[in-house]
Amino acid sequence: MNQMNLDYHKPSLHGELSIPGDKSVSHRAIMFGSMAKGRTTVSGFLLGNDCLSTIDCFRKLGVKIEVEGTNVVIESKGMADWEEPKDILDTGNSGTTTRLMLGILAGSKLHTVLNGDASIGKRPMRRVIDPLRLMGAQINGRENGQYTPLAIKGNPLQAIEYTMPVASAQVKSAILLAAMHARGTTTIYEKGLTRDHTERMLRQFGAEIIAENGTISYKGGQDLSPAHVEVPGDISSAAFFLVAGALAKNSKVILHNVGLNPTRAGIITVLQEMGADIEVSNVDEHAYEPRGTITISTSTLNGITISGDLIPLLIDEIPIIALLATQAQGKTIIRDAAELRVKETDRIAAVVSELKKLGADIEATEDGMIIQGGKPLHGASLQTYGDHRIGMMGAIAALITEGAIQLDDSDCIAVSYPNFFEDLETILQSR
Ligand SMILES: O=C(O)C1=C[C@@H](OP(=O)(O)O)[C@@H](O)[C@H](O)C1
Ligand SMILES: C=C(OP(=O)(O)O)C(=O)O
Repeated sequence: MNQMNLDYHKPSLHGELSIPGDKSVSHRAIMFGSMAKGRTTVSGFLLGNDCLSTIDCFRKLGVKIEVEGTNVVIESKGMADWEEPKDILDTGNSGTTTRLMLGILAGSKLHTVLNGDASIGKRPMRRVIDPLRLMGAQINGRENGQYTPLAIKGNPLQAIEYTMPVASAQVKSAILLAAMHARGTTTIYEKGLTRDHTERMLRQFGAEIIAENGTISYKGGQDLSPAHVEVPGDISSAAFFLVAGALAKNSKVILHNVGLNPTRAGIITVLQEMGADIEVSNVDEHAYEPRGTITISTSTLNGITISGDLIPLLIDEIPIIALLATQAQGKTIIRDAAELRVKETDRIAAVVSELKKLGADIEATEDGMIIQGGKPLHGASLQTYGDHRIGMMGAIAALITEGAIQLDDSDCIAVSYPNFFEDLETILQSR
């Protein structure tokens, strides 16, 4: 537990940052590189604790993974030659690792046990295990497989046709990863468009996948070819500095290497609709994951409604968007976001309780929150609930509060952004 006192005296922010690797893409690069026979190389890898948990799991399966700075080399004999691990696979705090590993391991030849930390132990797993069981997977765990620890007995799988009950890229990805080793063609009907990194990476590793208007089809039994993955910067990490740049006085911040995959870019739409001074430039559309530069300056903002199909495109950004909304003129309504209740913590309850401590006018609803903007915020002692995104929301709030903010535990931030405070220092120092 690392307590922090953040006393910034309302600074202005200036400078440029290169945003560290995307967490979702980094996980998948390790997974696909471990499944493909041969040598896969990754650059721009995120050294966040969640992605390190994924590396640790595959090393326990006998895959050779070398990390040097943000470059990773994976040498795999292919999934058929993975070793049965002697110990549990520890997924740490990572929902993505836990759920996607279930899809991969269900179709392996191995007996494995997955377990994570206390937060993982509360997150729902049946959403993944139900469709995997329909494919023939043998997975057991607490409350009939709802919670970790989960034991997986690898088994031959059958393709399914599946209509998703939730808009979740983790569920979709787990099914696709199982579909790779299933007999026949699996078809998934999405509930709403969700991040498509798995689909893009399947193509990057030489597989064929059809994805059109929320229907995804994948034929089992295709071999993967090893590849080189250049991980773009994580727009979910950039989001904290986008909001910082918009809210801090007399500021201009330039963020390079930001992933601009349209299934992740909802925060840009929100900033534009709220009237932010934001510009997207140098877009590399040809990269398999598009990326570019975002410039943001101090902005006058108006409240908006954020709901429906936009929600999955910015689901992890809602805590920091809530802080943004506290400084907009008028009301911001966030709805259709009940998924926030089953993240690292209940993010609706956590955001509302912590922003209230700073003096914000914010109320929780069942599936979102209502924020009456325009109230100045003051310092307070905040709880992170061990949730990286709540921790970073608190740290960015400290840039605009009258008085200091104390964070009870800043260690959790290393889950997705280990250099967060160094990067913040860079734009503070070049004032
Ligand atoms: O597939 C992924 O990499 C992720 C999907 C999202 O979760 P859900 O699929 O539960 O919405 C997101 O919140 C998480 O941070 C990463
Ligand atoms: C929800 C998140 O991640 P995960 O589901 O992988 O724990 C997140 O990074 O905000």
